[in-house]
Amino acid sequence: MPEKVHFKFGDDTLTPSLKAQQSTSKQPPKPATTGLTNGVKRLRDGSSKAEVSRKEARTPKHADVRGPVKSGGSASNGPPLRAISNGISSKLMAGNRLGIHTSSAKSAKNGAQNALRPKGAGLDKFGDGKSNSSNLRSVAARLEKARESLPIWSKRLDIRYALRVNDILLINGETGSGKSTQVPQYLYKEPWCKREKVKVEVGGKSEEVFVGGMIAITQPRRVAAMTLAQRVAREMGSPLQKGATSGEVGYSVRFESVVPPGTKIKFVTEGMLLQEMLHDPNLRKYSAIIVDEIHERSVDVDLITGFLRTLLHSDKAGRGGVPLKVVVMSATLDLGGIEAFFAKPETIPRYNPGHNHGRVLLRHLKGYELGPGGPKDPRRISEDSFSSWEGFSDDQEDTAKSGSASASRTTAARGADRESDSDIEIDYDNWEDSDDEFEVGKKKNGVAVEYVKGREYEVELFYKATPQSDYMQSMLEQILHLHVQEPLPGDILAFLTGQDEIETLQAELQSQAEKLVKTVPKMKVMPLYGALSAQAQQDVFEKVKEPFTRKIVLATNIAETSVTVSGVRFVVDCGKSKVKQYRVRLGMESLLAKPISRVSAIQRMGRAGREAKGKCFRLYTEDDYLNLDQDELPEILRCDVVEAVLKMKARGIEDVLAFPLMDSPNIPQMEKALVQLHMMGALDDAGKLTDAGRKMAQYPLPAAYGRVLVAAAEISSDVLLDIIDVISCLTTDSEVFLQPKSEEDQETTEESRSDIHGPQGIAGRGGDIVTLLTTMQRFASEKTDRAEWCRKRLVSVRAMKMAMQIRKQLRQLCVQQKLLKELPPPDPLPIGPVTPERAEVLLKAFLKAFAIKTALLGPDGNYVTTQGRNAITIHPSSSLYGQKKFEAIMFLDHVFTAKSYAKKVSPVQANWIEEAFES
Ligand SMILES: Nc1ncnc2c1ncn2[C@@H]1O[C@H](COP(=O)(O)OP(=O)(O)OP(=O)(O)O)[C@@H](O)[C@H]1O
Repeated sequence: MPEKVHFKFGDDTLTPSLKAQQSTSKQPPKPATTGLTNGVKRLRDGSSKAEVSRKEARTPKHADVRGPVKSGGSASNGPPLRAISNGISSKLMAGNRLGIHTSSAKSAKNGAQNALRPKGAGLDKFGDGKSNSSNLRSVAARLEKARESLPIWSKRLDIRYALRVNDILLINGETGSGKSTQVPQYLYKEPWCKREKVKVEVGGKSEEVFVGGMIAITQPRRVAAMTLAQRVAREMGSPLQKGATSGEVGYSVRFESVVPPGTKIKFVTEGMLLQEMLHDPNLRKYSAIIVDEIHERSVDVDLITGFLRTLLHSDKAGRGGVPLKVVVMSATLDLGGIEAFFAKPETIPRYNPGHNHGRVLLRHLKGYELGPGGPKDPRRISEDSFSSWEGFSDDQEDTAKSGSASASRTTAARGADRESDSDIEIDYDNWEDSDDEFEVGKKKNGVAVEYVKGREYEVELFYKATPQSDYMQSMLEQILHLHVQEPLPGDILAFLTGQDEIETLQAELQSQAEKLVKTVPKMKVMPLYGALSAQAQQDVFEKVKEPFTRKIVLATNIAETSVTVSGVRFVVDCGKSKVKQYRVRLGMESLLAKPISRVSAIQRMGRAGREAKGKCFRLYTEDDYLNLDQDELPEILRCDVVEAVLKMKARGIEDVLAFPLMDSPNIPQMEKALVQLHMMGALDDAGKLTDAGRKMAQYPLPAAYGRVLVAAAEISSDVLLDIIDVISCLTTDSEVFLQPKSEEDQETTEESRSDIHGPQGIAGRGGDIVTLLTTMQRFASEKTDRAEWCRKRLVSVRAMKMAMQIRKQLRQLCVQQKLLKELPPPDPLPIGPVTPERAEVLLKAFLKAFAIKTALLGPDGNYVTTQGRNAITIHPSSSLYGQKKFEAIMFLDHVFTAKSYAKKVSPVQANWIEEAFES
């Protein structure tokens, strides 16, 4: 069971100033953007392509500054990795040569914890505190030059033009070429990006509604949405603060929405947009949706593209006929499959429903192997990015060969031969009158494609000479080597697999930092992972203020795409990440550390060289890299699809098996999800969404938790409030209970947690569910020092703070949904121990959704799952670990490491499970 709350409700509404901008009549989109007079391409705003070219001539050409990516080190860059790997340990011990004292090695635990502590509440969105308009303008003016030097700058006319004559544009541009920050800025003033009043049919009646005026740009993660919004706001000289009375840029992520009146560009997480789509299937607020970093292929992005495709190919009656523009972008995905997906029916390339992944992959491999330098030539990685520039689907090639012009081929060739483009003469002044000219760039299949070649700064690439058995040790050595050898400025961004590894390495590095001699810069080690507070994440993106100090960021793949971490010039990539995987046989999801894909490796490399030349150190061999999978299996093919199916149903998709997905899970998996939703009462016997199902889909929760809420509401409001408390703790990003480090700590912790576990121990034998309930109740009632209360019990303050936010949100939603009559009185509320009777009621409510996640005690004293009959062991993190055995257990989570573990475990009775299955 994923523990994430995916979305936030109560998004911004249309704002007064936007209303003021509305035009009363619907303007049909102007077909022609540009024209050529005397060989000069001219935009309708009057700027000519020649002017742009002159400007470009003054700007350094990216091709001139870009150099080949090297696979080995050079003397001037310090010894190559192969040398480091052999010699660094002894060099570290030698101390003096690398500038490290070898005498004291104090634990850096305290330092690590300090670094994790959030600093103060409010975010200064501009870092430098500048927020008045003249300061904002001067910041924007300062950034103008940087914007003009981005590779994508020379493509801005093509991008605007492509979208004036087509509704869909795919952009493949290298990491750092400027896609995420620039494309929305090129588009928000386009004539089609206006708020319009139109007539639509609602329930047989004609109604006037507003459509358009804003561009949404999706990001896979909140940190990217927030930092990009801040960057774009700076570039546009627009304020981005809570309470700002106007602004052109906003963002909307879980628990935080900053969308000032007048917002034209809104960065959103994929989950947020999907939730908006449930309420507003026609996306009336928007003129365009930009789907960024599509290569990550989360379930949410796959659903979004499916809904967008349906909307694009519909008559748009729900938008009063106003087209929605869609831009899809990535640095590391061949866009052929996506072009096929969005292409108008009956055009080329043809969409093969639900089967794009393998096809795209095949084309990549082909492009790579046939490249000029061959598969081993590392320049292929930088110069051509990941895309096969000449790559087309087999369909298209066939078509081209058979004489029917392939529009994609034209566009791609145009992208690659950008400069020769300017020779085409088109009479712009007479553009609209000329049907022939109008056809230029207008794609028969409706999908325009642009390729942005080049990145601004070179990234040198280094591989290990031999495979590394211990990546943590390798990483430590590599970071220390870089820190000691490379002059400032130049921060380091290292990619690890997860929070535990990050905290371990952080402690190690901080311990080493104490041994550094004075001539070596100080180290500022900063973690970056999803469960960190927003403020702690934000701090990582700020420039280091301390003098003579190097920032070392230890990150999960949260920093892999979209983000620019200021100051970073060196990337160290361990080559692994933790991936959620659905194990069909077990019917459960597990989080496994696995080798990354080539796409991820390229994205990680792309985090260096964004502000200056950079270097990327891969802690694996070049052969290992070449043996990596080209890209990751889309999440929808490896995860439980229950939520996805529920979202489709809630959006009115009757036949989910026929819903247009780029890649469809296999039929048995979809059917299993349907059966599961039926068992939960979300679907009736005819497969239609029930009332309970509709409510479940409205909650920003995994479907099963939504079901538990609905079940609790049927019992009483008191039970519902208890269940909200538990679910709030279950859906934080990090664990509520921290693990004792030693046996001694274990004993002390047991003692200090006695109030949580209650007089009968383990929260009245209610297991983890009741333990979480008492934890939340006691935390919320704590009047003096909540942080101290947590510290004593080894409870995570960060997790509890987030749980309190979720609790507030869920309570409000329950009132909105009429599951609760009113909000309960503020804390502290009177609390008492949870009685066994109360525990039974709560556990039975959970069984409504989790009966399939139960296990019975076998005669040999081991638990065996009721579904699939697999052996399962209680995980050490559970309060039931090492306790007496019960006849049956229910578990909310599951992890597969050395063996199959049940997490979040509670004792239940076998007959309760039977009842739950029968009900
Ligand atoms: N927060 C920031 N601070 C400083 N510079 C930034 C920031 N965000 C972007 N930039 C600059 O703008 C450039 C383009 O960034 P942008 O995110 O638009 O590129 P991109 O093509 O979308 O890259 P990617 O595919 O890696 O997301 C970066 O290389 C960097 O130089």
